[in-house]
Amino acid sequence: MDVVTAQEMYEWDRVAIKSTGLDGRLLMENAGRAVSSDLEKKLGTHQRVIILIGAGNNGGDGFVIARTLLNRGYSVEAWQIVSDSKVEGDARYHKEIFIKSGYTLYKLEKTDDLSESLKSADVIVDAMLGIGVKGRLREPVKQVVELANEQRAFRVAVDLPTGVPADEGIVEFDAFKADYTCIIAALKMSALVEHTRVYYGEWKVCDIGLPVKKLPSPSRKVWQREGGRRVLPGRDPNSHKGSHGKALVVGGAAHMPGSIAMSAKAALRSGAGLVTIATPKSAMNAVASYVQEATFLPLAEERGVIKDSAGVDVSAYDGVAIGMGMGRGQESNNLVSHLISTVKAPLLIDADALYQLKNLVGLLRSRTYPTILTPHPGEFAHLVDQSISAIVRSPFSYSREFSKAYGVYTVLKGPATIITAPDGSQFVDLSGNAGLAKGGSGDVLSGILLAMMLQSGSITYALNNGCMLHGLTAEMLTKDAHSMVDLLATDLVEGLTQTFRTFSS
Ligand SMILES: NC(=O)C1=CN([C@@H]2O[C@H](COP(=O)(O)OP(=O)(O)OC[C@H]3O[C@@H](n4cnc5c(N)ncnc54)[C@H](O)[C@@H]3O)[C@@H](O)[C@H]2O)[C@@H](O)CC1
Ligand SMILES: Nc1ncnc2c1ncn2[C@@H]1O[C@H](COP(=O)(O)OP(=O)(O)O)[C@@H](O)[C@H]1O
Ligand SMILES: [K+]
Repeated sequence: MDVVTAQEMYEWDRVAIKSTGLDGRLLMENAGRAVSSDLEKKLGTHQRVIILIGAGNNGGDGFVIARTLLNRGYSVEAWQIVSDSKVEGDARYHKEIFIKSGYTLYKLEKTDDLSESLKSADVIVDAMLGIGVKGRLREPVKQVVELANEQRAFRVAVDLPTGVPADEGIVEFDAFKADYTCIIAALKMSALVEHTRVYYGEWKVCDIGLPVKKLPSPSRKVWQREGGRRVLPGRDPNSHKGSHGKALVVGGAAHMPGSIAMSAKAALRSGAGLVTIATPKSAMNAVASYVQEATFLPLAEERGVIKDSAGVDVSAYDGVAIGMGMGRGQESNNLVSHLISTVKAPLLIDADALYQLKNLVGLLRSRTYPTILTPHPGEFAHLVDQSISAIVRSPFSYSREFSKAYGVYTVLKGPATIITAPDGSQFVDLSGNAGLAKGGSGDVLSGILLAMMLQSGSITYALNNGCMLHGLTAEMLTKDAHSMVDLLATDLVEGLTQTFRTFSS
């Protein structure tokens, strides 16, 4: 499933029409019909539906939806909220078909009349503005949106809720608050961005018959479960522990043994053949009691945290993860710099090592093996010297820019986790829920990602699937055994058993 900006969507439209001769009016008919069929699944036959129709092509979709639902016997009032002169082009064509089909078109003259009608509506369909919105809403749209938002009716948006920008980064807007959005042809970026996604409610993408082979790729997709399952690494019957990779996890401190222990165990549960834990000696006992299957590489320490460990030998491993529970002292900075320069295998940098990375970032370009960064927005903001809110508003562009500039994979975590490859291509993983919003979930994720990389030929697939397995485990556990309140990171580690049993079979 592609994720597009407004500009990319207009380009798709242009290419579709130019390359195949498809008529824009036919696409509008397809869009209106697809939305109508989807909407029918939610509509009772006696429910009163009000469709609010604007000036542009989104309004054109509204005319098709109104006609289609009326043809199918539903109780529908179609309201054109702008003056007649504003309805032009394809929208006007469909307006004429609507009227010639014998249906009544209500026009917004007095707001009170619309207000009365809205009060008795069960469903309000917003076909006022789509991807063409520019700036804050102007009248009369603004007032109609306010009125619609006050009603108790179920609110459905066509393509995107009126007023919400299709792209990331825009924070000043007023918008229709949808319970459900039927998105046309391709997922718009704002449906995945924190400050805009709430306006969409639940959503679904409706196919309108665009010629998929001809459309330029935005190199930005949602990672789908079925596709993920197909590229999940299997277990060869003749394999031995060495075939599944030797992992090294580096981190931990006497006062923070949990993080590294959970990463290591998550890596083992996710199929790593051998896991070695490099941690200060004083943390070893606590870590070993949780992960009996791991071996240890004791690190020199001072007062429970890593001391000078720049000589540590990392040549024997197929993948390394560093940072979990490591602490932020200068000595660990030396260790991060040492690993960036010497690990000749995929290197995953998380948590405290990300903090250390800020003054080492220039070293990343010299790596010839894959480097993977797994920041949450706070860690990423620190790394790129931006505010957290700037990152959260524009996660796609910040992570694309960073990955391309430094030649790294960036896994920017959140409810929609964005995985960016060094060439800038992006996948979004939508699995998981707020049960994961608790300390330790990220440590488990690092372990899973490390193990997946050892077993997969493609770093991108490994990261996408690792994020998905992590999120699916939270979903599965909060369905059957836990609540989102009580779920712990250690539950995730154990829950991986069930995820692998059901998902990878
Ligand atoms: N392949 C496609 O992309 C298709 C797109 N279709 C629809 O077409 C829509 C895009 O159509 P348009 O480009 O006409 O854009 P819109 O329908 O979003 O509307 C643009 C109109 O809104 C007005 N407007 C913009 N900002 C405003 C503001 N802040 N306050 C008040 N009015 C404002 C403009 O003056 C213009 O008249 C999509 O969202 C989708 O619903 C469908 O018809 C089918 C095909
Ligand atoms: N509300 C949420 N919905 C879905 N996933 C979430 C949510 N909150 C957190 N997560 C996921 O949980 C993990 C948290 O990682 P992180 O913030 O690094 O935690 P920690 O460092 O405490 O272990 C990430 O994978 C993130 O995507
Ligand atoms: K809309």
